[in-house]
Amino acid sequence: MSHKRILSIGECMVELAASAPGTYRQGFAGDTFNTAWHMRRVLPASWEVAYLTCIGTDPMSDRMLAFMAESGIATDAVTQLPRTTPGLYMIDTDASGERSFTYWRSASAARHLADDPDRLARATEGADLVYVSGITLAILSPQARDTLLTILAQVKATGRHVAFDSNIRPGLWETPRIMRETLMAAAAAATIALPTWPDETALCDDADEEAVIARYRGAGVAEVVVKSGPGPARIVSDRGTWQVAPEGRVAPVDTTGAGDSFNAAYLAARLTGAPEPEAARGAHALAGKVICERGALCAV
Ligand SMILES: O=C(O)C(=O)C[C@H](O)[C@H](O)CO
Repeated sequence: MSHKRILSIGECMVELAASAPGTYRQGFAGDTFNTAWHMRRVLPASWEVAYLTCIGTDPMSDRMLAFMAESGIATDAVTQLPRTTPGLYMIDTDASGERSFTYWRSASAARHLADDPDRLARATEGADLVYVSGITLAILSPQARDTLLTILAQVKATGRHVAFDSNIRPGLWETPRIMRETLMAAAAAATIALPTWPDETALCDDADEEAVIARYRGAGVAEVVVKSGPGPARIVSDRGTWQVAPEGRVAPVDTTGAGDSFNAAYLAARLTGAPEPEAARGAHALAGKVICERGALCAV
């Protein structure tokens, strides 16, 4: 199997996941990082999985960088910026395992990840697939958003993949209109979109999953996968239409990272030649394991 490079772009934060009342386990996580981390674990070793972000030069940033490298993720596109620190988020879960987040990320180093167009262009040059999320775009300045969107469009125009999860976080955006316009501009630059129902209703008044698919396909996305928690994933590509339900039901302890790990397994399977429904079955299986553990990553 030939060597390929995957480049995921976004923010990795310090994660605090509640393990008992008042006790938190510290890890490192962030949606695009979670996908890269899980992809690294499921892809052949000959494939490179790289992460592009900015972190600080503080001890926590050093530990984050070491964690990435120990996990087998290529860190050549991680820049350490003096006088900045990483973002932090805390996970709380309810009795059904549904998670909620509190963030301290408004001045995180990652907000500068797309400030330098040359750096972005160099890092994406050799990538067979570039992965970004709505969170990646939400944390950037308007100018940096344009830089990133231009580069994603170039990746698509040169016949390579851009995978995009809108991962909607209304609180990170200036206005609902800016959120909608930016996310649909990212969709137009994508070859594979992995949105989540019903989260998409915060973006557009889509009546159902079919409407979400139609909107992304209308924006020019060839392969659209709509995740729906424990419900069936709906997939439409130029090869067909499928609905794939998870096999069996699990009782989640923490739903953090379900969508990110689904994306990782789905993309890894598709890139290594699996057809869409098989990729979705593997994706459900990995997400099902992740939600049985606390935190976004699950070393299974
Ligand atoms: O919400 C975010 O910005 C995060 O990246 C935190 C979590 O790791 C992520 O949302 C899980 O999908």
